[in-house]
Amino acid sequence: MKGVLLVNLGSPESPTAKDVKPYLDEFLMDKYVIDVPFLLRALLVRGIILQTRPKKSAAAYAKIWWDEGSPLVVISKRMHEKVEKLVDVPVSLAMRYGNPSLLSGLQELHDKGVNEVLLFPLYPQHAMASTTTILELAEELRKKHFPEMKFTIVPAFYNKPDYIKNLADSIKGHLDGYDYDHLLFSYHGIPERHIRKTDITKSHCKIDGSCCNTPSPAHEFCYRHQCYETTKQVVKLLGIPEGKYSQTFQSRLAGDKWLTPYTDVEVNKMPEKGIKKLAVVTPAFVSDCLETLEEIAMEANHEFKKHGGEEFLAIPCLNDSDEWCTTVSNWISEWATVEKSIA
Ligand SMILES: C=CC1=C(C)c2cc3[nH]c(cc4nc(cc5[nH]c(cc1n2)c(C)c5CCC(=O)O)C(CCC(=O)O)=C4C)c(C)c3C=C
Ligand SMILES: [Fe+2]
Ligand SMILES: [Fe+2]
Repeated sequence: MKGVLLVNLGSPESPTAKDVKPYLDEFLMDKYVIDVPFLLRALLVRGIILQTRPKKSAAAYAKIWWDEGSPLVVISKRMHEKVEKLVDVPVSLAMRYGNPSLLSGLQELHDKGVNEVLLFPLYPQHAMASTTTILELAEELRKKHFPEMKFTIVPAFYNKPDYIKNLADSIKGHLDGYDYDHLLFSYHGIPERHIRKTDITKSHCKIDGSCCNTPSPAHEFCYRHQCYETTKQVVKLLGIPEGKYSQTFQSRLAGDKWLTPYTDVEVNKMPEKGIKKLAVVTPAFVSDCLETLEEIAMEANHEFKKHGGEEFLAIPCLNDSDEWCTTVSNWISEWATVEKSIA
C-alpha cells in the first residue's frame, strides 16, 4: 500500500532558551548542516555557538510565535490536513528536527499498512543541509525499523511549471495595487563549500558569474543554479523587467563564505539607489518561519527604513493556500496513479 511523508525542517518546542538549545544542538550537529569532522563540529557548536545563540534565537522566536505554536509547524500541519483530504492515499507529516519526528511519521504510515512511501521534502531547491539530510535519516530509519518499506523521492521542484505558477500568482496577488520600486528574491543562504560538495561533476560549479547559466548535470543538485532558475522563471511569467528585481541570500552564520550577495547588505544599500518601496519574496521556504517572519518581515523591514526606505512588503510563502495544496496533491495523485497502473 502506498503513502506519503511530507517533511519540513521543524522548530523548537517553545520560544525559550531551554527548548531552543536542544533543537539547535540537533540541527547544527547534523553533519550535512555543519559539514566538518565531528570533533570540530562539537567544539564549534557545543563549545561556542550553543553558549550564546539559544538565548538570542529564543528572543527571535518569541517575536513570531503563535498561540498554536511555531508558525512553520502550524502551517505545515494545516497544509498536511488539506492535502490529506485531496488524495486517496494516507499522508503523514514529519519534521527533520524536533517534532513530529521522522520516525513517528514513518511509524504512522507503517501502522496504516503503508509499505511504499513517497518521501516529499518540502524544499523547492536541493541542498545537502535541507534535502540530503532528510533522505539520509529516512534511509537510516528505514533500514533499522522498516526494512520492508520502499521509498520514492520527490525531487527538487524549483522549476516545475505548476509550482512556478503558484509562486508567480501569489506574488502577483500580493503586488496588486502596490506600486513597488523593486522586487527582491531572498533565498536561504548556504556556505559556498556546500555547492562544491554537491557538484556531481566535481568541476562545474565555480560559483562565478556564468557557471549557473551554463548547462551541466551538476545543476540537478546545485542549490545556486536552482535558486536562479526559480527567480528567472517567475520573473518571466510575471513580465518583470531587468533592473526591477534582484536575488540575494539570507540567514548566514559567521565563519565561512556563504553565497552572495547577502540580503541584509543589499537591502541596506537599496534606499540610496532610489529604491524606496521594496517587496521581498522568500522562495526557498514553502512555509513562513523564523527566517521569513522575523529576519525579513521584521528585521530587514526595520533596517530598510532606517536606511531611508519608505515602504516594505514581505510577501507570504505559499503556506496552506488552496492553489499550492492542490499542486502538492496533484503530484501525489500522479505518483499514486502511475504506480498503481504499473503494479
Ligand atoms: C550552517 C548553518 C545552516 C545552514 C547551512 C542552513 C541551511 C538551510 N536552512 C533552511 C531552512 C531553515 N532554516 C531555519 C532556521 C535556521 N537555520 C540555521 C542554520 C543553517 N541553515 C539556524 C541556526 C536556524 C535556527 C534559527 C537561528 O538560530 O537562526 C528555518 C526556520 C525554522 C523555524 O523554526 O522557523 C528554516 C525553514 C534551508 C532551506 C537551508 C538550505 C538551503
Ligand atoms: Fe537554516
Ligand atoms: Fe553553478
